[in-house]
Amino acid sequence: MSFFRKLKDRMLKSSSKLEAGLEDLVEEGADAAAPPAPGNAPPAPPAKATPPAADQPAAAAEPAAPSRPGLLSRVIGRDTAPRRVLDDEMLESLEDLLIQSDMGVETAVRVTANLAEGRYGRRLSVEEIKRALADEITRIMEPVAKPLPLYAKTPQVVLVVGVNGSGKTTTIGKLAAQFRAAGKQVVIAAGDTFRAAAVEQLQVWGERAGVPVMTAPEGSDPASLAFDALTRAQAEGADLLMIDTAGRLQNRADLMEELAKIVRVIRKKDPDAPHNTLLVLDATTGQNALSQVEIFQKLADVSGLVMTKLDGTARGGVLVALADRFGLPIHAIGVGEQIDDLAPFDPEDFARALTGLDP
Ligand SMILES: Nc1nc2c(ncn2[C@@H]2O[C@H](COP(=O)(O)OP(=O)(O)OP(=O)(O)O)[C@@H](O)[C@H]2O)c(=O)[nH]1
Repeated sequence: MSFFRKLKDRMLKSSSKLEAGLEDLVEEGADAAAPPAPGNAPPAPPAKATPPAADQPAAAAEPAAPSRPGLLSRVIGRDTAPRRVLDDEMLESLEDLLIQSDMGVETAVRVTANLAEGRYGRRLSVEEIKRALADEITRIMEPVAKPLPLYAKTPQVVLVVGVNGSGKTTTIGKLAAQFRAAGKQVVIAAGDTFRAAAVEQLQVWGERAGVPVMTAPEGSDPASLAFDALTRAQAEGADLLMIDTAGRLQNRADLMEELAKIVRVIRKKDPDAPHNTLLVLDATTGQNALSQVEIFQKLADVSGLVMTKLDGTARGGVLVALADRFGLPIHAIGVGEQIDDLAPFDPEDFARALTGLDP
């Protein structure tokens, strides 16, 4: 199965919600007068009240989706698809639909405003709207799609943060397996020393990935474990050290101190460590993921994101909101519970899967 097909299948909940909404919208307001008269698209009036943000290049430069289907489309009968005029009412409904997919108000407004550029007043089919939406989403996501950078200097220390249950353990296991497969030597430190279950879970993932997991007695200082783990990683010439951390937000001051102490202590061994601080977010929490980014940016120097559980949620739009609002690199996405269910983040594939477009 191609990767795009897998992503699309896994993101079915998000895409089918958006697709169904679009179909309803277009059908509701479809012009009964059947297919558009060739070359009959009304001239575009001035764009909708909400202008595109100044820092966003206007979508007007993009070639607009043709309102008149080409020969091939006519042969396969696509010209019978219902169409709806892209007017203020339609744009408002579109905005609502995007907000429902967890794209957030600001991003939804920007996306629809850009979509209206050069298309306002034209009669569009569901497929044309999907393509235009996918283009807009790709444009927002492209600047943040960056794999975890690998540095020449080793061991590279990756601190992994995020609330409990967000998928930190699973993500560390999946990443470790990928780095191992790429010939890297990896060490994992089970830094959530207060939860025996979390440590055990990480050991299971370490075994699966074929990577050693360093643990410390329950309740011991995570910073001291991190120090020992870095000492070992240096001694063994490891390429990567991934440090799991606690995610208890109930006592934010304690967590901040715990993370700060880990950083202080590992810097005694390597003043540049940690080289990456990965924040793991759970897509099923929707808009809550946005506040988690804000909180963790205060607790730690977050350098990139991994979004988990994009399978099985209709809230995939939150990733667009994250990209639009914070511009933090998105390194990978989790699309399942298995070891190979962590994918590099490809903005175009993601946008097509989210909007339900076929390859
Ligand atoms: N469907 C799906 N489930 C996932 C994904 N990533 C993680 N999970 C599941 O989410 C649950 C929590 O994942 P963990 O990796 O244990 O999360 P954690 O952040 O380490 O949580 P604690 O161990 O409580 O600190 C587990 O049941 C995982 O199998 C994903 O991409 N898709």
